[in-house]
Amino acid sequence: MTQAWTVVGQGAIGLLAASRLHLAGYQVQLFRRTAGPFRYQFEQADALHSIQLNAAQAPISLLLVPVKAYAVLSALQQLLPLLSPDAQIALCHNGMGSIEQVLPLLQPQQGLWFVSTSQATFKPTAQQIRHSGQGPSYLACIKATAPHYADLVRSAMAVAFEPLTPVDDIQPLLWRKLAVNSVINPLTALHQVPNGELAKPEFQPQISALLQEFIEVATACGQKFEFDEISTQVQSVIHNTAANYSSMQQDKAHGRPLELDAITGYLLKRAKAAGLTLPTHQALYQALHQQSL
Ligand SMILES: NC(=O)C1=CN([C@@H]2O[C@H](COP(=O)(O)OP(=O)(O)OC[C@H]3O[C@@H](n4cnc5c(N)ncnc54)[C@H](OP(=O)(O)O)[C@@H]3O)[C@@H](O)[C@H]2O)C=CC1
Ligand SMILES: CC(C)(CO)C(=O)C(=O)O
Repeated sequence: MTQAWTVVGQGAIGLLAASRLHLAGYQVQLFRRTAGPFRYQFEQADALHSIQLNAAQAPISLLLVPVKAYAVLSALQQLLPLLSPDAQIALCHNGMGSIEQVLPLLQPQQGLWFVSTSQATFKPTAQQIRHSGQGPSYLACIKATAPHYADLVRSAMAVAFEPLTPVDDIQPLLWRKLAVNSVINPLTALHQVPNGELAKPEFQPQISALLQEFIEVATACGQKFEFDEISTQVQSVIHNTAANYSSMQQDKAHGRPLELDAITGYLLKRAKAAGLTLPTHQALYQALHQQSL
């Protein structure tokens, strides 16, 4: 445990991971937009911890990038000159498309990993982070390098995102999460409602159409889903998170950029490449774009 983990930003998921690593004895540093150490309170399972993490110093050999999908590429471009030639980089975000953007930027000995998480975490204030709901996380190696690094990354990510399951292929899990996010996030953002509102009868035809179109494009991309099974999963997330506001609803309410291009936009892009049209996703994408003009 001599090498430090560098975590990008001071966001909810990044500080959850950084705090858990720090409390487990790992060296952790933050790559933030502002210089100097960062002090904050971390609340988990009714325990409150005061934590201070130092600013990142190069060379960086273990990097976690838990930023919004639209911020991954620019963060990586800033960090590339600071990375060691055999650095291990773990991406963690909702939506898809970043792996294809990042892979060509890496040196031969640099490794790439992806963490898909359903942990729920939020920041009541800028200096407070609260773990608010347990959910599964999955880790996959996208570009492998030296085996000793694989052990380092797997054991650290198991601490940071516990409970975490290592998987060989992250794609089916990312597509499955995309199905959920491409229904709940844009609809709740457009209508500015909590997730549970989508259980109302008036949303059901649109949800069914979104899922049918999702299955068409997923199938064209080699990912098989049954309508009844994926529909049951989406309805159970709506039910289980009924009182929550989705991340896209909250981003819209606060005037922040949306992860729309990595969710609905990604589906539209893959559909276009496969010669398909997705009229229901397209209409939702346009409606959200128009609202933010
Ligand atoms: N929060 C949650 O409970 C969950 C979130 N997710 C997903 O995880 C990802 C991260 O979410 P979350 O933690 O909520 O996001 P946040 O936006 O809260 O955190 C991202 C942080 O990274 C910072 N950042 C981005 N780019 C840079 C950069 N180039 N240099 C320095 N700092 C940078 C941001 O700073 P700034 O604000 O200044 O841009 C912000 O502090 C998203 O894809 C989200 O959908 C998944 C499951 C649950
Ligand atoms: C599962 C869901 C929709 C929960 O709100 C989510 O992942 C999000 O808000 O981004």
